[in-house]
Amino acid sequence: MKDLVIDREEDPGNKTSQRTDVSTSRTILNVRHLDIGFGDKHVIQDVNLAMPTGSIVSLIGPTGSGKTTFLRSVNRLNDKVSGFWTKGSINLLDQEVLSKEIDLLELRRQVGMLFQRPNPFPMSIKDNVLAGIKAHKMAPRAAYKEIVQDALEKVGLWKAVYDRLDDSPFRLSGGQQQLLCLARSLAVQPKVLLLDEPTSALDPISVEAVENLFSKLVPEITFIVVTHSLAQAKRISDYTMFFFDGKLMESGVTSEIFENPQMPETQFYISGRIG
Ligand SMILES: Nc1ncnc2c1ncn2[C@@H]1O[C@H](COP(=O)(O)OP(=O)(O)OP(=O)(O)O)[C@@H](O)[C@H]1O
Repeated sequence: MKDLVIDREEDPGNKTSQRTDVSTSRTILNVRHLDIGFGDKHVIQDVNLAMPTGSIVSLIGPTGSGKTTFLRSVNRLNDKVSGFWTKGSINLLDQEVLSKEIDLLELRRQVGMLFQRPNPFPMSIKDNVLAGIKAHKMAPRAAYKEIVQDALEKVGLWKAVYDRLDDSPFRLSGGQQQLLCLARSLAVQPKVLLLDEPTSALDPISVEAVENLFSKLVPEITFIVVTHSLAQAKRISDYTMFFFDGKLMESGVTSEIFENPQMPETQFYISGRIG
């Protein structure tokens, strides 16, 4: 099998293994020597990775290994957390995310985020979908109706809500609320969606609906998904990155990570012995 090493030259001790193939595909996210901490706590250590455009990438690893901290750094959601500091580089869509000059509003339009628990805004279903469009002044009022329908159709929610667009979203089921949040993210045409355990609060049917949607939206959107479900990582992702104790321990094509893990920590984790 072709060796897909991108980083071993930077890790002569070979304590980690990165096999994500970036030689044949365009990279959307390039992270170099990333360190993150909160005060004295060093949470992410020297992470180097590259993610190919138009793929689904799962971030897996034991609790506390730094997956969420890493994910939130990609659209600068940690900025306001007390004691937060960072070093290194996160290059996304050819811009330096960690630069002081970056336009955070625009960054967050390009890089949407979906959380574990659906978080509809306290406004109507319709206004939820339009929230980003209005904030970014992306379309004239005359286009709103079409945008709402389009986004809700994309996530398969239109038929369920077309006659109650002015109602509160909080009467929708949990799965429907998550789909609504996805529709809100999609309306502003993001290039990347960051997903932090997006289906862990959903029933199996909703999980399937959301996962199917990810597959449909790729390759226009690149998905970076933190998941505790190894079955989900296997099912949906092209690439898998294994975090352990703040380090990116191993990464590569999903089938290779699961079938032929190189690092003992990865072997332990995927066989259910750490976690
Ligand atoms: N605001 C904070 N202040 C101090 N430490 C923090 C803060 N946020 C996270 N941490 C610490 O950073 C480490 C990584 O946490 P993080 O939530 O990124 O891990 P995770 O892999 O996503 O875990 P889980 O799978 O449980 O969600 C943990 O030790 C956590 O306690």
